[in-house]
Amino acid sequence: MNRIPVLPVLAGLLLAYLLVPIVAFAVRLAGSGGAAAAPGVGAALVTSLVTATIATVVIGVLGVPLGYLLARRRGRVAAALGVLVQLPLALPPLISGVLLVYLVGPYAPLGALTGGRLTDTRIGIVLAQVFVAAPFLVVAARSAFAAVDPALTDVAATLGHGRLSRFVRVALPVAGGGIRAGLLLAWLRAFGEFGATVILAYHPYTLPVFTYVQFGSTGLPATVLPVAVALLAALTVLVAADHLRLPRRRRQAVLPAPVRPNGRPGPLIGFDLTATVGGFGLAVAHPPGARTLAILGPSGAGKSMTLRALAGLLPAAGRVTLTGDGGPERLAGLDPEHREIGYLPQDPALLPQLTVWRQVLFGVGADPAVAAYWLDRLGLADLADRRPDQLSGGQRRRVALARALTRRPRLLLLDEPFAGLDTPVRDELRHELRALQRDTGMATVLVTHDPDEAALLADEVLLLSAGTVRQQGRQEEVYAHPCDPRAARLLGIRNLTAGTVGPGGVLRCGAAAVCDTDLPAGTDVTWCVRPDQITLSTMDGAGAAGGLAGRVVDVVRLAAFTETVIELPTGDRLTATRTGPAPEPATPVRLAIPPDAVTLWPSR
Ligand SMILES: Nc1ncnc2c1ncn2[C@@H]1O[C@H](COP(=O)(O)OP(=O)(O)OP(=O)(O)O)[C@@H](O)[C@H]1O
Repeated sequence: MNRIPVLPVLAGLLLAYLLVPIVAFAVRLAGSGGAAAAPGVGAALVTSLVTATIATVVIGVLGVPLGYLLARRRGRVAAALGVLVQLPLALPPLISGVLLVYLVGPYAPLGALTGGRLTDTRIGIVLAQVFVAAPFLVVAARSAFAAVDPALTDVAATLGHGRLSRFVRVALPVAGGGIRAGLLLAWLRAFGEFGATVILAYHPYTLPVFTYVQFGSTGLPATVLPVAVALLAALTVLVAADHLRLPRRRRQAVLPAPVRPNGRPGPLIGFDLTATVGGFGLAVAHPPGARTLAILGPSGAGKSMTLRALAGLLPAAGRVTLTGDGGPERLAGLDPEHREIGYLPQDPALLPQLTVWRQVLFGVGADPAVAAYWLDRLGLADLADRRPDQLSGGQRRRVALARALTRRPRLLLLDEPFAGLDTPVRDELRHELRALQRDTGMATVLVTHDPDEAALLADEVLLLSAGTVRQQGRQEEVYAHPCDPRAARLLGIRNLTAGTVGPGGVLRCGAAAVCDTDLPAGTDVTWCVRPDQITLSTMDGAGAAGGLAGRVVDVVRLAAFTETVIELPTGDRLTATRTGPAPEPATPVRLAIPPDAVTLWPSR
């Protein structure tokens, strides 16, 4: 059985309904050998073209900011205004005209004040058109602005752009397509407006009013010419709007000679912040101690929120203190554009319409010679003329890094900068960043899920859990002495095993003693031992006596070493790493664990 192509049929039906009357009219017009003369049609056309264009300019100038604010504001008032602004769409235009008469009619205060010039004039026509057509632009602009990634404006703020500049240079270009569509709709609606106009400004005739008058006085034949003129004008505008695009400048970037920015060692980072977002409370404090800090924590712990609060992108109480050569400086209350803090969100947030070269120059006061230096240093000089959609993920992140560095921030905030990249690119970028930290003394706060990344890129570590600090301090201290099993898990420490202290304070695993403790018998504990501290021996080999008995359940041969997973008689599993050959799966083995390599935490 032949399937009916449902979608084309449905689409075709509507298309036919929309086009058939127009085509039928054109055929009839051609068959009748032309239209009867209609004196005054030219003046009516001019009136419609001029007033619709003025109305569209007014709607654009006022409606684009309104759409922007409605898209960005949250809360009931904004939601209510968003609904109310669409009301003129729902009203019959005649009623809109009556409402306008109450406002600007000759006997209304505004009308009287202007000597009745707001009705039965071109101004009156424009007023009617604006009222009826504005919602088309506002609704389109609001949806276009709502679709702009907030990370773009956030990053622009940290690059020194104030509110107006963020609107003009970020939101407007990104939402440009939707706004253009809204303006076109508004123009067409204004050009075709009849109901409100006929009430508010019957004279001078617009094309719709002229057509109505012709129809009323002489009947259908006298409407042929105005209808033909209206169709032609609307079609011309539609075609022109479809083809008219502002020419894109395609000049190749000419990079100046790179100049290495003068290194200035970054400040020590300290903060004490509290914030609440949507019921989630953040209370995080860190004393100034180092230039590089890594924030680790489970998903939803508040890591990104902490970075945003540091950048000034989130209303937060408390203080941020950067302690440089000139002593401590408090940033609380400063807008993000004045903090000189670079911010790389999880998404690189590149502006889609700008080439790589324009991206790195986007920061306020960006020095082209310094921008050229970072492009060169980060291996991007050959990509200067590409747009973001022509770059790989790793290249996009490099561009975001070069853009932030070109402004010479005092502190760079990086939110999982290498997530989602493949291992070689991630390793390359991590080492690039480490080299930058070393070469420039740059201060960084890095959010990561990866304990190895934190160890590589930070002198201090802060473990965050449910919006509060679980543990913090020098990286080697925290890694060596996690405060509890959850902290240990966050640090990627393996072999966490539950146990109970036996008589004499001895921690046992099954029958075998693991270590002595000074805890009372019966205390439940979690203990762990680093995989590289476990020595394995086969049951029949040397050193087979003593230790814990177990059975190999898996052997993972990695490039540098082998991981052997051993199951103990208790059902617990431990992983041991070694560089030499490893026993095969199912082999019975013994594990020697040095007592002083055991860390344990009594259960609370
Ligand atoms: N705009 C918001 N409205 C309501 N809740 C929010 C908002 N932004 C974040 N949250 C909540 O705040 C908490 C902290 O979010 P945050 O993005 O800081 O987590 P995170 O630690 O960075 O997590 P991940 O590692 O998954 O990125 C989460 O529970 C999140 O759901």
